[in-house]
Amino acid sequence: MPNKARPRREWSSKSLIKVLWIPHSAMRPAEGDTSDCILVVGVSRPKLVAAFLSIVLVSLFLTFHILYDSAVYSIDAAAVSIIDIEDDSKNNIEIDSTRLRDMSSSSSSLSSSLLSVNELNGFNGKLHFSRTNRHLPQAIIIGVRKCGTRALLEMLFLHPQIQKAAGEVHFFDRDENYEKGLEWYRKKMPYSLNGQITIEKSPSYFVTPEVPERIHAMNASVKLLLIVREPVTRAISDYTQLRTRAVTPSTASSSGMSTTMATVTTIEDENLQRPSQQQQSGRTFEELVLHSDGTVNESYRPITISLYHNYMYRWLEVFSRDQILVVNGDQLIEDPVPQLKRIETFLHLEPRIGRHNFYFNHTKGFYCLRNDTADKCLRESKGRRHPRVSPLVVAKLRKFFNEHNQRFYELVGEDLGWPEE
Ligand SMILES: Nc1ncnc2c1ncn2[C@@H]1O[C@H](COP(=O)(O)OS(=O)(=O)O)[C@@H](OP(=O)(O)O)[C@H]1O
Repeated sequence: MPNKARPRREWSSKSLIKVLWIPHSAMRPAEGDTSDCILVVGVSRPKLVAAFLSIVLVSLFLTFHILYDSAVYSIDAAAVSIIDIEDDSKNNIEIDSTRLRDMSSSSSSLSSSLLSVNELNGFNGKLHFSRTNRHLPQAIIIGVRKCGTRALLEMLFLHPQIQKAAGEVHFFDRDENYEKGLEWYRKKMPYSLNGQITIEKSPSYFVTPEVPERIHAMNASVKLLLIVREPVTRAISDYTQLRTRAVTPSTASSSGMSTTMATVTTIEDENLQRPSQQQQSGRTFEELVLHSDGTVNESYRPITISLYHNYMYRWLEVFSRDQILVVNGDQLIEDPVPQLKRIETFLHLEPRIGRHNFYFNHTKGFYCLRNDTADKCLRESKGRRHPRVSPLVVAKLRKFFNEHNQRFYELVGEDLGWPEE
């Protein structure tokens, strides 16, 4: 190294690395034999200043970003807390921490967007979310009314990758809601994490003519769940609800869940329907379903809705068959797990729901739900005692429905095995 390099100042002469200020003019490459040279890395003072400033700027940017992110998440969390409180007043819960904890420990595909367990535990019932948002539903329970739509939704909600909308949204079947646009609909959805599936249920979608096209316009690849029940039992269930409604003033409580974990009651708008004049007059099921000449009264709503094929063909004109899963509502009552396993496969969910999630409640006569923290049963308005219906009328109705059921089986390509008389 040429000794023209005169040091102006030495900062750390005792350390391994020496910092010397050398005039730029003294710097020149070594020539010839370089065996006794030392390596000198020269950085000009302006470059040093530029490097220093860059480091300061990057640090400032990162600090700002972290602060901004935590501020946004806190606002999100506050919003969700407010929503939870509002929904609680309607007795609904959108997200619970157990569900988030479950998810964070289970699904690798979700882990990137999840908050840590510690973050969750750090709150006394208040949730802080990382990367949650409201999404349009990727799956919809489209009906049928009184076939177990609520039970199905609550059971699916046991799955950590499912989020459910509170109540019934009635976006596609009510013009006044549909006119409010998709953004209104999206805001009715719960907060969900990336990788979770949002589901809503509105049983009247199935019977409303405009709905298939409207849902298709929102998402042509949406998955649809149609839960059906033996048509005569469904008609009796419908009648029972309308009759209960007729004798109970409009303040009557609704359906949902009775639970030790949290109240998950939702007002099923269907329950708030004004019963028809016919119904209010307190006539029996037999009187309502049969004309005086003994023929079946097809225009009596509980009968009309049980004619599934009359609605199903419209859905199949718009959606491909493999987008619609027909769930057997009678089997969901008898033994929910096999039906739920079919749905997990249909929705490409990890198999998570099992027998451990249910226990049979002998008082209620139905399965109730169980998760890590609590047990919960559907409310009294689900699983009502049906009136005794004359076996002759039941047999007559079954015979009447037989032909219609065959048409439904043909449309869906499945035989649901409903009794023929
Ligand atoms: N586990 C469990 N607990 C209680 N009830 C259960 C359950 N699984 C299915 N069901 C059946 O759900 C029927 C109500 O159906 P929906 O929820 O679709 O009714 S509604 O259209 O939303 O009003 C309801 O009909 P009814 O028995 O006539 O009350 C139940 O039979």
